[in-house]
Formats: sequence, C-alpha cells, structure tokens
Amino acid sequence: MSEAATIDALLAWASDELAAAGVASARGDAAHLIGHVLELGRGEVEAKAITAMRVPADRVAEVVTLVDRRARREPLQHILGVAAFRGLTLAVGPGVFVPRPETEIVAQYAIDALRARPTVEPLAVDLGSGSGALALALATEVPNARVVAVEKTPEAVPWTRRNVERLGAGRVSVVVADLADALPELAGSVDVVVSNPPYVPERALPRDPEVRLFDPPEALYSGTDGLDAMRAVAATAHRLLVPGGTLVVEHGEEQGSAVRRILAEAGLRASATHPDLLGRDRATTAAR
Ligand SMILES: C[S@@+](CC[C@H](N)C(=O)[O-])C[C@H]1O[C@@H](n2cnc3c(N)ncnc32)[C@H](O)[C@@H]1O
Repeated sequence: MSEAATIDALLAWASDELAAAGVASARGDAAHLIGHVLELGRGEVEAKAITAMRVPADRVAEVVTLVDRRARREPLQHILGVAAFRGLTLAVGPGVFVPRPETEIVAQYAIDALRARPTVEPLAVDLGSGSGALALALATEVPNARVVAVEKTPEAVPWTRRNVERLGAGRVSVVVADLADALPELAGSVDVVVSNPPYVPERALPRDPEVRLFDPPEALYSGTDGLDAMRAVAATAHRLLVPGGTLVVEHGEEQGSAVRRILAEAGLRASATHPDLLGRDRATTAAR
C-alpha cells in the first residue's frame, strides 16, 4: 500500500496484515492506528469505512509504518503512547509495564477498602507502581486519600513521575525504592497497601510476543515460583499497615492458595482470593 487510498481500503489492508502477523484484535488495532494518524476515534474510522473518504499518500505511508511496527508485535499502547486504565489515559512506552484490564478489578478492591477507612485523609501505598496506574486510580477515585507510589526500576521511574505529575492532583508522591524495605517512616500508619508485583516464574516464558519482548523483565519475573516479590510485598504490608488496614494484591490465576499461605506466614489475617469476571483467581485481599 503506497498510494492514496480510501479509509475502507486502508482498514481492510491493515486488518489483513495484522491478522497475518497473528494479532488477535487485528481489525480493532488497525482502526486505532489509522485513527491515530488521521486524528479520528476508532469508532469514527469504522464509521467512515463505509464512506469512500480518501487518505492522501503521505498519510497512508504513516499508517503503513505503524502497521509494520504492530505486525512485529510491538504493543498497540507503545505505538499510540498511551494506555487506558479505568478512567485514566496513562503515558506508556519502552521501559514500563503496560497496565492490563484485569488490574482494574484489583484497583476496585483497593478503592473499596480505602473508602471504608474511618479516617479523614486515608493513606495508601502502591508497591511496584510502573505507569502509576493503581496509585492514580486510588488518588482520582478516592479524592480525600493520599497515595505513595513506590517504584525501583530506573527505566520505569520516569513514566511513574510523568503520569503522577499530570494526573496525581498533588496527592500522589513517587518514592524510588525497593519495595522490600521502602518507607520505614510510614511503619504502622498506612490504611491500604496495593500491589501488582512481578509474579511470573523465571523459566515460564509468556506466550504473547508483546509481553515476552516488550514488557520489562523486572515487571514480569520473580524467582523460581514467581512469588519472591510477593513474599517481600507481604512483609512490607505487614510492616506498613495500621491494624485493620488492608492489603490487595494481583497474582497469576494458579497462585491463589500459595499467595494466601505467604500472606498468612507474614502475619496477615483473613486472606481471601476473589475471582475476576471470567472466574479466574487474580486478586487476593488480607487484613493487618
Ligand atoms: C507487573 S508491574 C505492575 C505495574 C503497575 N502497578 C500496574 O499494575 O500496571 C510490576 C512493577 O513492579 C516494579 N518492581 C519490580 N520489583 C520491584 C522492587 N523490588 N521494588 C520496587 N518496584 C519493583 C517493576 O519495575 C514494575 O514496574
């Protein structure tokens, strides 16, 4: 595809290219990429596909470049430069984990726990904050809360800062630290700790190239059983939480019972694993 073309021809070509490259959401991604170049929403592209609106050759060339990148399985969010998370539009790119839809439910458990705290200005901590997705969901959806976003990986920290500066409304602070020994000054004073730590076993390579090749290894892998970071999260949560405070963690769907054991061994109580909308065990809560 190298000359001016109608949107529907471009959409058909791009969808075929992405489908041939094994992209599951080929047509939707094609519409997003065309919309990105033409400054149209995905829905508008699909609506205009039934018209014969022509795209000039230079714009077609831009679309071709983006489709080539996506066909090499670069994540759509890296190409667009943004990822949606609950109501937020977060800046993402190389070096930071792309926030996932399943983490939106983890955020909901943390939001509910934070709203239920009987304090005027409850305090939450997000361990391993990455793009700041969880920290910013808490700060924007619980407007009386203060939130600390902890991140250690040097390539991820600029993304945390960038999103917090834009969207944190002055109520989120970023602390560069290892989650294992972060925030000694807050011991016993945190209402909610939330974490989506790395939880993939070191030898289990993710199937999707987008994850295997583009998500930072620090965001994925954690020891032989995948739960080294979870053990550190449990110990830190026990140290930071006020009595009655809540820990919310995301984990792999086979890890619920192992995670509950880790939380109990760290001294947390009443741990419970919650299935997501597809019935998969992806979130566990516990109390201090
Ligand atoms: C799975 S990602 C989650 C990012 C974000 N919270 C989300 O839900 O989209 C895990 C994050 O933890 C960070 N991380 C890994 N080990 C850490 C450690 N020891 N201390 C602090 N952050 C860590 C990684 O750099 C990565 O940003």
